Amino acid sequence: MTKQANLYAFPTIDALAAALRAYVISCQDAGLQRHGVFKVAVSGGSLPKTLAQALLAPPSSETDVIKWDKWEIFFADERAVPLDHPDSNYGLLKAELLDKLPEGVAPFKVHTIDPEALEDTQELADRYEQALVQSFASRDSVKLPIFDLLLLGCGPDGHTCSLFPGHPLLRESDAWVAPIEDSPKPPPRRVTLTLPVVKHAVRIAFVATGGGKKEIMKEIFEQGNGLPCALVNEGTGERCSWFVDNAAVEGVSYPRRPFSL
Ligand SMILES: O=C(O)[C@H](O)[C@@H](O)[C@H](O)[C@H](O)COP(=O)(O)O
Repeated sequence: MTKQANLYAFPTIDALAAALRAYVISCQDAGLQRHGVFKVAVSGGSLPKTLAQALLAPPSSETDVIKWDKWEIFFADERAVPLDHPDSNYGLLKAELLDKLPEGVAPFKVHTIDPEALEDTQELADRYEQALVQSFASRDSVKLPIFDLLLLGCGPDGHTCSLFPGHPLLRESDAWVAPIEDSPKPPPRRVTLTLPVVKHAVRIAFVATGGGKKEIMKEIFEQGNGLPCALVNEGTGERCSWFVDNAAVEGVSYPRRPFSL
């Protein structure tokens, strides 16, 4: 039987953040061993805040080290707005995390969307895909980019990235990055990594907290129902880990695992 996604549930966000930090560092160290860099993509929503809590914490040991100069940060999805707009996922990550890094510390590269192409979401997606091509080698030589880690959120309807339930974009099998003009969650115009790219990552971590998530968590883990989050679970098995608080999985019958690396 294929191994299933790991569900790690914590009593508090503090406990979740500590485990998330250890997990991200282990993905970083594996990425550095593999190819000398750490390529990670992050979502918007509540994720940047929890991630910042995890990553800005003081190190607890000599191996608990974030090597920012080796990080290449991408966006799992981004809204078609200027980088300084309140809806920008880059802007959110910057405000929550990047601006709070100690002086002199910075990721090697943060890949934002190209603000010159905001008027045309297809062009915006194509340019972001080109940025991936440049980082992950030529589109002809690699079928799909392999991120070391994707850090994703889960919407109350079961969406992840900007991949929404029942949307035709879920069937995209060629593009690495796709535009969406009719996102049910505002703002409507966005770009997103496609499902094949999400499923191809070395590791995928979802972060979902709060009682508002428990109904959708039940559906994702008990029925699946073709929800985007469930498609990621089913397509990635044990490469996929969920970091949740107890409130988000109250009443969900799916085995929790004690967190370990
Ligand atoms: O830009 C976005 O809209 C996000 O990337 C989106 O996919 C988000 O991660 C989920 O909607 C969960 O958001 P919450 O964590 O705020 O529930």
